[in-house]
Amino acid sequence: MKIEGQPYRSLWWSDEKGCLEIIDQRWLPHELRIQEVRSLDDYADAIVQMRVRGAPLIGATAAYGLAIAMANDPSDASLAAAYDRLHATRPTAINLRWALDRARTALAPLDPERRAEAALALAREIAGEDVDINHAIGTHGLSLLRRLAVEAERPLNILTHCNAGWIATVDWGTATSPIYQAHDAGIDLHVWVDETRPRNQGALTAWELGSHGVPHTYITDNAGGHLMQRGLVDIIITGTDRVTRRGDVCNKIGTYLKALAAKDNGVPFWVALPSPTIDWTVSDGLREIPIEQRDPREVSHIQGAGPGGIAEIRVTPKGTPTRNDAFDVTPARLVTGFITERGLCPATEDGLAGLFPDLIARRA
Ligand SMILES: CSC[C@H]1O[C@H](OP(=O)(O)O)[C@H](O)[C@@H]1O
Repeated sequence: MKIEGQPYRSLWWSDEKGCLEIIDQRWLPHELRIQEVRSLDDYADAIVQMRVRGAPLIGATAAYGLAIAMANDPSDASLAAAYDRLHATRPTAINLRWALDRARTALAPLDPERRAEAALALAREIAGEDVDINHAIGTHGLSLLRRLAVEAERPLNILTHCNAGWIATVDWGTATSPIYQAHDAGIDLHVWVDETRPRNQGALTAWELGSHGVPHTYITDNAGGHLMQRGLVDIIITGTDRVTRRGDVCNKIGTYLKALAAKDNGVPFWVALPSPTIDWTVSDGLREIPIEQRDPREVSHIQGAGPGGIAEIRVTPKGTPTRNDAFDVTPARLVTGFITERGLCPATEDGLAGLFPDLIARRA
Protein backbone atom coordinates (compact mmCIF):
# COMPACT_ATOMS: atom_id res chain seq x y z
CA MET A 1 0.00 0.00 0.00
CA LYS A 2 1.07 3.63 -0.10
CA ILE A 3 2.80 5.78 2.49
CA GLU A 4 2.61 9.45 1.57
CA GLY A 5 1.90 8.47 -2.02
CA GLN A 6 4.83 6.06 -2.28
CA PRO A 7 4.11 2.32 -2.75
CA TYR A 8 5.51 0.09 -0.01
CA ARG A 9 5.37 -3.46 1.18
CA SER A 10 6.10 -4.40 4.79
CA LEU A 11 9.29 -6.21 3.79
CA TRP A 12 11.32 -6.74 0.64
CA TRP A 13 14.56 -8.49 -0.38
CA SER A 14 17.27 -6.10 -1.58
CA ASP A 15 19.38 -7.81 -4.25
CA GLU A 16 21.66 -4.76 -4.19
CA LYS A 17 22.35 -5.07 -0.46
CA GLY A 18 21.95 -8.84 -0.32
CA CYS A 19 19.64 -8.64 2.67
CA LEU A 20 16.02 -8.32 3.75
CA GLU A 21 14.68 -4.84 4.48
CA ILE A 22 11.71 -4.35 6.79
CA ILE A 23 9.57 -1.52 8.05
CA ASP A 24 10.43 -1.56 11.77
CA GLN A 25 6.89 -1.33 13.16
CA ARG A 26 8.02 -0.47 16.69
CA TRP A 27 8.34 3.19 15.59
CA LEU A 28 5.06 3.43 13.69
CA PRO A 29 2.82 5.38 13.51
CA HIS A 30 5.19 8.17 14.48
CA GLU A 31 8.28 7.39 12.42
CA LEU A 32 8.95 5.33 9.32
CA ARG A 33 12.19 3.46 9.94
CA ILE A 34 13.56 0.89 7.50
CA GLN A 35 15.83 -1.78 8.99
CA GLU A 36 18.24 -4.14 7.26
CA VAL A 37 17.94 -7.72 8.52
CA ARG A 38 21.13 -9.72 7.98
CA SER A 39 21.98 -12.40 10.55
CA LEU A 40 19.77 -15.16 11.93
CA ASP A 41 19.89 -13.28 15.24
CA ASP A 42 18.53 -10.22 13.44
CA TYR A 43 15.63 -12.28 12.04
CA ALA A 44 14.79 -13.83 15.41
CA ASP A 45 15.01 -10.45 17.13
CA ALA A 46 12.81 -8.80 14.51
CA ILE A 47 10.04 -11.33 15.21
CA VAL A 48 10.41 -11.45 19.02
CA GLN A 49 10.58 -7.63 19.33
CA MET A 50 7.65 -7.22 16.89
CA ARG A 51 9.68 -5.15 14.48
CA VAL A 52 7.72 -7.31 12.08
CA ARG A 53 4.38 -8.56 13.37
CA GLY A 54 1.17 -10.08 12.14
CA ALA A 55 0.76 -13.78 11.46
CA PRO A 56 1.35 -13.75 7.68
CA LEU A 57 4.30 -11.35 7.94
CA ILE A 58 5.94 -13.45 10.65
CA GLY A 59 5.75 -16.47 8.34
CA ALA A 60 7.25 -14.61 5.39
CA THR A 61 10.05 -13.23 7.59
CA ALA A 62 10.89 -16.73 8.86
CA ALA A 63 11.13 -18.03 5.30
CA TYR A 64 13.74 -15.35 4.53
CA GLY A 65 15.46 -16.26 7.80
CA LEU A 66 15.93 -19.83 6.63
CA ALA A 67 17.28 -18.50 3.34
CA ILE A 68 19.98 -16.50 5.10
CA ALA A 69 20.83 -19.49 7.27
CA MET A 70 21.30 -21.64 4.14
CA ALA A 71 23.48 -18.97 2.56
CA ASN A 72 25.74 -19.04 5.63
CA ASP A 73 25.76 -22.82 6.15
CA PRO A 74 23.54 -25.15 4.04
CA SER A 75 24.17 -28.24 6.17
CA ASP A 76 21.40 -30.37 7.66
CA ALA A 77 22.48 -29.27 11.12
CA SER A 78 22.25 -25.60 10.14
CA LEU A 79 18.78 -26.12 8.64
CA ALA A 80 17.58 -27.81 11.83
CA ALA A 81 19.13 -25.17 14.09
CA ALA A 82 17.69 -22.27 12.09
CA TYR A 83 14.25 -23.92 12.01
CA ASP A 84 14.30 -24.34 15.80
CA ARG A 85 15.65 -20.83 16.45
CA LEU A 86 12.97 -19.15 14.33
CA HIS A 87 10.17 -21.46 15.50
CA ALA A 88 10.92 -20.53 19.11
CA THR A 89 10.40 -16.80 18.54
CA ARG A 90 6.58 -16.61 18.97
CA PRO A 91 4.28 -19.57 19.75
CA THR A 92 0.79 -18.57 18.63
CA ALA A 93 0.64 -17.52 14.96
CA ILE A 94 0.58 -20.78 12.98
CA ASN A 95 1.98 -19.06 9.89
CA LEU A 96 5.43 -19.24 11.47
CA ARG A 97 5.37 -23.05 11.64
CA TRP A 98 3.56 -23.25 8.29
CA ALA A 99 6.31 -21.30 6.52
CA LEU A 100 9.15 -23.12 8.28
CA ASP A 101 7.63 -26.54 7.57
CA ARG A 102 7.06 -25.66 3.93
CA ALA A 103 10.65 -24.46 3.56
CA ARG A 104 12.15 -27.44 5.40
CA THR A 105 10.12 -29.87 3.27
CA ALA A 106 11.43 -28.19 0.11
CA LEU A 107 15.05 -27.82 1.25
CA ALA A 108 15.79 -31.06 3.11
CA PRO A 109 15.86 -33.28 -0.01
CA LEU A 110 18.17 -30.91 -1.89
CA ASP A 111 21.93 -31.17 -2.17
CA PRO A 112 23.22 -28.59 0.36
CA GLU A 113 24.88 -26.50 -2.32
CA ARG A 114 21.48 -25.92 -3.93
CA ARG A 115 19.66 -24.91 -0.74
CA ALA A 116 20.53 -21.21 -0.47
CA GLU A 117 19.17 -20.29 -3.90
CA ALA A 118 16.12 -22.50 -3.46
CA ALA A 119 15.39 -21.06 -0.01
CA LEU A 120 15.50 -17.46 -1.23
CA ALA A 121 13.28 -18.31 -4.20
CA LEU A 122 10.77 -19.97 -1.85
CA ALA A 123 10.78 -17.00 0.53
CA ARG A 124 10.01 -14.69 -2.38
CA GLU A 125 7.24 -17.11 -3.45
CA ILE A 126 5.67 -17.15 0.01
CA ALA A 127 5.76 -13.35 0.17
CA GLY A 128 4.21 -13.04 -3.29
CA GLU A 129 1.51 -15.59 -2.47
CA ASP A 130 0.60 -13.62 0.65
CA VAL A 131 -0.09 -10.54 -1.48
CA ASP A 132 -2.29 -12.54 -3.85
CA ILE A 133 -4.15 -14.30 -1.03
CA ASN A 134 -4.88 -11.02 0.74
CA HIS A 135 -6.08 -9.35 -2.45
CA ALA A 136 -8.45 -12.26 -3.02
CA ILE A 137 -9.72 -11.96 0.57
CA GLY A 138 -10.41 -8.33 -0.22
CA THR A 139 -12.39 -9.19 -3.32
CA HIS A 140 -14.58 -11.71 -1.50
CA GLY A 141 -14.94 -9.36 1.43
CA LEU A 142 -15.99 -6.59 -0.94
CA SER A 143 -18.97 -8.66 -2.07
CA LEU A 144 -20.02 -9.04 1.56
CA LEU A 145 -19.65 -5.34 2.34
CA ARG A 146 -21.47 -4.37 -0.86
CA ARG A 147 -24.48 -6.47 0.22
CA LEU A 148 -24.51 -4.86 3.67
CA ALA A 149 -24.07 -1.36 2.21
CA VAL A 150 -27.19 -1.74 0.09
CA GLU A 151 -29.24 -2.42 3.24
CA ALA A 152 -27.74 0.51 5.20
CA GLU A 153 -29.12 4.02 4.57
CA ARG A 154 -25.94 5.59 5.97
CA PRO A 155 -22.21 4.94 5.90
CA LEU A 156 -21.51 1.30 6.65
CA ASN A 157 -19.94 1.11 10.13
CA ILE A 158 -17.23 -1.52 10.44
CA LEU A 159 -15.37 -2.32 13.65
CA THR A 160 -11.96 -3.96 13.62
CA HIS A 161 -9.65 -5.03 16.43
CA CYS A 162 -5.87 -4.87 16.50
CA ASN A 163 -4.05 -4.49 13.19
CA ALA A 164 -4.69 -7.08 10.52
CA GLY A 165 -3.66 -4.51 7.97
CA TRP A 166 -1.20 -4.35 5.13
CA ILE A 167 1.61 -3.70 7.64
CA ALA A 168 0.76 -7.03 9.34
CA THR A 169 1.16 -8.88 6.05
CA VAL A 170 3.34 -8.40 2.99
CA ASP A 171 0.60 -6.23 1.48
CA TRP A 172 -3.16 -5.46 1.48
CA GLY A 173 -3.74 -6.94 4.97
CA THR A 174 -6.42 -9.47 5.72
CA ALA A 175 -9.18 -7.66 7.67
CA THR A 176 -8.35 -4.38 5.95
CA SER A 177 -8.24 -5.71 2.39
CA PRO A 178 -12.07 -5.76 2.04
CA ILE A 179 -12.13 -2.27 3.58
CA TYR A 180 -9.61 -0.87 1.09
CA GLN A 181 -11.38 -2.48 -1.87
CA ALA A 182 -14.83 -1.32 -0.70
CA HIS A 183 -13.54 2.22 -0.14
CA ASP A 184 -11.89 2.25 -3.57
CA ALA A 185 -15.15 0.92 -5.08
CA GLY A 186 -16.94 4.00 -3.72
CA ILE A 187 -18.85 2.30 -0.92
CA ASP A 188 -19.63 4.83 1.82
CA LEU A 189 -18.06 3.34 4.94
CA HIS A 190 -16.51 4.23 8.27
CA VAL A 191 -14.26 2.13 10.50
CA TRP A 192 -14.22 2.00 14.30
CA VAL A 193 -10.58 1.27 15.18
CA ASP A 194 -10.01 0.18 18.74
CA GLU A 195 -6.69 0.89 20.38
CA THR A 196 -5.83 -2.71 21.25
CA ARG A 197 -3.82 -2.47 24.42
CA PRO A 198 -1.11 -3.15 25.36
CA ARG A 199 0.84 -2.69 22.11
CA ASN A 200 -1.79 -0.34 20.61
CA GLN A 201 -1.81 -1.97 17.21
CA GLY A 202 -4.98 0.02 16.57
CA ALA A 203 -2.75 3.04 16.06
CA LEU A 204 -1.19 1.17 13.13
CA THR A 205 -4.64 0.58 11.66
CA ALA A 206 -5.50 4.26 12.10
CA TRP A 207 -2.21 5.17 10.40
CA GLU A 208 -2.97 2.80 7.50
CA LEU A 209 -6.58 3.96 7.02
CA GLY A 210 -5.60 7.60 7.31
CA SER A 211 -2.90 7.13 4.68
CA HIS A 212 -5.51 5.62 2.33
CA GLY A 213 -8.21 8.22 3.06
CA VAL A 214 -10.60 5.76 4.72
CA PRO A 215 -12.91 7.46 7.27
CA HIS A 216 -12.27 6.04 10.74
CA THR A 217 -12.53 6.81 14.44
CA TYR A 218 -10.10 5.61 17.13
CA ILE A 219 -11.86 4.25 20.22
CA THR A 220 -10.95 2.57 23.48
CA ASP A 221 -10.89 -1.20 23.63
CA ASN A 222 -13.94 -1.23 25.88
CA ALA A 223 -16.17 0.97 23.71
CA GLY A 224 -17.08 -1.64 21.08
CA GLY A 225 -19.93 -3.29 22.98
CA HIS A 226 -21.41 0.09 23.87
CA LEU A 227 -21.41 1.14 20.18
CA MET A 228 -22.98 -2.18 19.16
CA GLN A 229 -25.79 -1.68 21.71
CA ARG A 230 -26.57 1.65 20.03
CA GLY A 231 -26.73 0.19 16.55
CA LEU A 232 -23.50 1.92 15.48
CA VAL A 233 -21.71 -1.23 14.27
CA ASP A 234 -22.95 -3.05 11.16
CA ILE A 235 -20.19 -5.63 10.95
CA ILE A 236 -17.00 -6.65 12.73
CA ILE A 237 -14.03 -7.90 10.71
CA THR A 238 -10.89 -9.09 12.46
CA GLY A 239 -7.78 -10.97 11.48
CA THR A 240 -6.51 -14.13 13.12
CA ASP A 241 -3.31 -15.85 14.16
CA ARG A 242 -4.62 -19.39 14.07
CA VAL A 243 -7.96 -21.03 13.21
CA THR A 244 -8.63 -24.65 14.16
CA ARG A 245 -10.16 -27.11 11.72
CA ARG A 246 -13.54 -26.75 13.48
CA GLY A 247 -13.41 -22.91 13.26
CA ASP A 248 -12.19 -21.70 16.65
CA VAL A 249 -10.35 -18.38 16.18
CA CYS A 250 -7.22 -17.34 18.02
CA ASN A 251 -6.55 -13.63 17.67
CA LYS A 252 -5.30 -10.60 19.59
CA ILE A 253 -6.43 -10.39 23.22
CA GLY A 254 -9.84 -8.76 23.40
CA THR A 255 -11.25 -10.39 20.28
CA TYR A 256 -13.34 -12.82 22.34
CA LEU A 257 -15.01 -9.94 24.18
CA LYS A 258 -15.90 -8.27 20.86
CA ALA A 259 -17.43 -11.53 19.66
CA LEU A 260 -19.50 -11.90 22.82
CA ALA A 261 -20.87 -8.37 22.46
CA ALA A 262 -21.52 -8.98 18.76
CA LYS A 263 -23.54 -12.12 19.56
CA ASP A 264 -25.55 -10.27 22.19
CA ASN A 265 -26.35 -7.46 19.74
CA GLY A 266 -26.88 -9.44 16.54
CA VAL A 267 -23.81 -7.92 14.85
CA PRO A 268 -22.16 -10.14 12.18
CA PHE A 269 -18.67 -11.18 13.32
CA TRP A 270 -16.45 -12.12 10.37
CA VAL A 271 -12.83 -13.22 10.39
CA ALA A 272 -10.50 -12.60 7.46
CA LEU A 273 -8.68 -15.90 7.09
CA PRO A 274 -5.81 -16.70 4.71
CA SER A 275 -5.50 -20.48 4.38
CA PRO A 276 -1.95 -20.64 5.80
CA THR A 277 -3.51 -19.47 9.08
CA ILE A 278 -5.62 -22.61 9.36
CA ASP A 279 -4.07 -25.20 11.68
CA TRP A 280 -5.63 -28.44 10.46
CA THR A 281 -3.91 -30.39 13.22
CA VAL A 282 -5.99 -28.93 16.06
CA SER A 283 -9.69 -28.84 16.78
CA ASP A 284 -10.27 -27.26 20.20
CA GLY A 285 -8.69 -23.81 20.20
CA LEU A 286 -9.08 -23.22 23.92
CA ARG A 287 -7.26 -26.44 24.78
CA GLU A 288 -4.76 -26.75 21.96
CA ILE A 289 -3.53 -23.30 20.89
CA PRO A 290 -0.56 -21.95 22.89
CA ILE A 291 -1.15 -18.37 24.06
CA GLU A 292 1.95 -16.18 24.01
CA GLN A 293 2.83 -14.58 27.34
CA ARG A 294 4.67 -11.39 26.49
CA ASP A 295 6.78 -9.09 28.67
CA PRO A 296 4.52 -7.58 31.41
CA ARG A 297 6.35 -4.30 30.82
CA GLU A 298 4.22 -3.90 27.70
CA VAL A 299 1.22 -3.56 30.06
CA SER A 300 2.82 -1.41 32.75
CA HIS A 301 4.34 0.97 30.20
CA ILE A 302 3.12 2.66 27.03
CA GLN A 303 5.02 4.17 24.09
CA GLY A 304 4.09 7.38 22.38
CA ALA A 305 5.37 10.53 20.75
CA GLY A 306 6.02 13.64 22.81
CA PRO A 307 7.93 16.93 22.61
CA GLY A 308 11.18 15.01 22.92
CA GLY A 309 10.27 12.39 20.33
CA ILE A 310 9.18 8.81 20.89
CA ALA A 311 9.26 7.81 24.54
CA GLU A 312 8.04 5.07 26.84
CA ILE A 313 6.35 5.96 30.12
CA ARG A 314 5.11 3.90 33.04
CA VAL A 315 1.33 3.93 33.57
CA THR A 316 1.19 1.80 36.75
CA PRO A 317 2.71 2.31 40.20
CA LYS A 318 6.24 0.91 40.45
CA GLY A 319 6.16 -2.77 41.25
CA THR A 320 2.53 -3.35 40.28
CA PRO A 321 2.24 -7.00 39.14
CA THR A 322 1.03 -7.20 35.53
CA ARG A 323 0.16 -10.02 33.14
CA ASN A 324 0.34 -9.94 29.35
CA ASP A 325 -1.55 -12.70 27.54
CA ALA A 326 -1.15 -11.62 23.92
CA PHE A 327 -4.06 -13.59 22.42
CA ASP A 328 -7.41 -15.16 23.23
CA VAL A 329 -9.64 -17.77 21.60
CA THR A 330 -13.10 -17.08 20.19
CA PRO A 331 -15.14 -20.29 19.90
CA ALA A 332 -16.53 -20.99 16.44
CA ARG A 333 -20.11 -20.62 17.73
CA LEU A 334 -19.49 -16.84 18.07
CA VAL A 335 -18.08 -16.46 14.54
CA THR A 336 -20.49 -15.66 11.70
CA GLY A 337 -18.06 -16.78 9.02
CA PHE A 338 -14.67 -16.63 7.37
CA ILE A 339 -13.56 -14.43 4.48
CA THR A 340 -10.92 -16.54 2.75
CA GLU A 341 -9.02 -16.24 -0.53
CA ARG A 342 -11.41 -18.83 -1.97
CA GLY A 343 -14.61 -17.20 -0.78
CA LEU A 344 -16.86 -16.99 2.26
CA CYS A 345 -17.75 -19.93 4.48
CA PRO A 346 -19.37 -20.61 7.84
CA ALA A 347 -17.10 -21.12 10.86
CA THR A 348 -17.49 -24.89 10.77
CA GLU A 349 -15.37 -27.91 9.88
CA ASP A 350 -17.56 -28.55 6.86
CA GLY A 351 -17.33 -24.90 5.83
CA LEU A 352 -13.54 -24.94 5.84
CA ALA A 353 -13.32 -28.42 4.31
CA GLY A 354 -15.67 -27.30 1.52
CA LEU A 355 -13.34 -24.48 0.49
CA PHE A 356 -10.06 -26.33 1.07
CA PRO A 357 -10.54 -30.07 0.33
CA ASP A 358 -7.04 -30.19 -1.15
CA LEU A 359 -5.49 -28.97 2.10
CA ILE A 360 -7.40 -31.53 4.14
CA ALA A 361 -6.36 -34.30 1.74
CA ARG A 362 -2.72 -33.27 2.07
CA ARG A 363 -2.92 -33.81 5.82
CA ALA A 364 -4.62 -37.18 5.59
C1 LIG B 1 -3.13 -10.43 9.62
S1 LIG B 1 -2.39 -10.12 11.17
C2 LIG B 1 -3.15 -11.28 12.17
C3 LIG B 1 -3.01 -11.00 13.66
O1 LIG B 1 -1.64 -10.81 14.11
C4 LIG B 1 -1.63 -9.81 15.15
O2 LIG B 1 -0.88 -10.20 16.28
P1 LIG B 1 0.52 -9.43 16.64
O3 LIG B 1 0.30 -7.96 16.45
O4 LIG B 1 0.79 -9.83 18.10
O5 LIG B 1 1.56 -10.01 15.71
C5 LIG B 1 -3.08 -9.65 15.52
O6 LIG B 1 -3.52 -10.69 16.39
C6 LIG B 1 -3.71 -9.77 14.15
O7 LIG B 1 -5.11 -9.91 14.19
